Amino acid sequence: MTEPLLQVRELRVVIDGLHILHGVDLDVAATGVTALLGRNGAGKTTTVKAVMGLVPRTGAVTFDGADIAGLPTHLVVRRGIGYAPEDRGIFAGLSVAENLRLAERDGDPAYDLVHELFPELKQRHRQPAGTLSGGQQQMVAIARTLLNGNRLIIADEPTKGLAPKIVTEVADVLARAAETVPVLLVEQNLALVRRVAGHCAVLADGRTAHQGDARALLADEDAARRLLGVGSHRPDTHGGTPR
Ligand SMILES: Nc1ncnc2c1ncn2[C@@H]1O[C@H](COP(=O)(O)OP(=O)(O)OP(=O)(O)O)[C@@H](O)[C@H]1O
Repeated sequence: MTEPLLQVRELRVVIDGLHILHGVDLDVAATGVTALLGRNGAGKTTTVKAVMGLVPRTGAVTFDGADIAGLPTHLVVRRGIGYAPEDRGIFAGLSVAENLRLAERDGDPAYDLVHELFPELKQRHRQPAGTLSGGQQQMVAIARTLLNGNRLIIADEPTKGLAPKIVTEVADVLARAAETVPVLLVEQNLALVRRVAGHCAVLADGRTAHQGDARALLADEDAARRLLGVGSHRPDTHGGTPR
């Protein structure tokens, strides 16, 4: 990997006396999709929340060469990191256009980019977001992070709870977004990871267990089983305990 855009070293998180992260290292590539993998409870969501300053953390976090480890969330956001959380955070009763408008952060939102990547959102701008498919809702969640000139998008399990056909739609959404802005993707759907990710990091018990090329890892049956708890040959295999 050339110089990573986001570099995390020895990240530790303690919440209510519980040690949740014990030393996470993570390099996020400056282009394309980097996947953050690991079984249920490995610490993936906590890692991205720690990067965003949403939980107390120690360790080093460098974004585009600048130290952001001590910054409060609003300043991390202002540096240009957009976060699409696990539940998508869509306002179901508001239209697509209203959901996007609420995400505008400055005077020059990038609607041209959003509509170029996701023309469907323009066509459906009046539709209540709650009536969209899971894949279209994910499109709205990602579009919101693209509106504000972000330099990195973090998407936390965008395919969670979605049907296999919709997972394919989401893969397409992520691939399209990553052509413009690098993406850190927390994901358990290994078929999706194989399709879109370049670099990957695997967490186990709050630590980094592996970093490297995502496809090489998934092609290595023994390593995939050891690190992710699954064989990787089945196209729709999920890493981690089945939900
Ligand atoms: N606020 C909290 N208080 C107590 N324990 C927590 C808290 N947040 C996370 N944990 C615990 O820390 C561990 C890591 O959780 P985290 O959500 O980061 O894992 P994950 O890899 O994202 O898992 P999943 O794939 O299930 O979303 C889990 O055992 C979880 O129960």
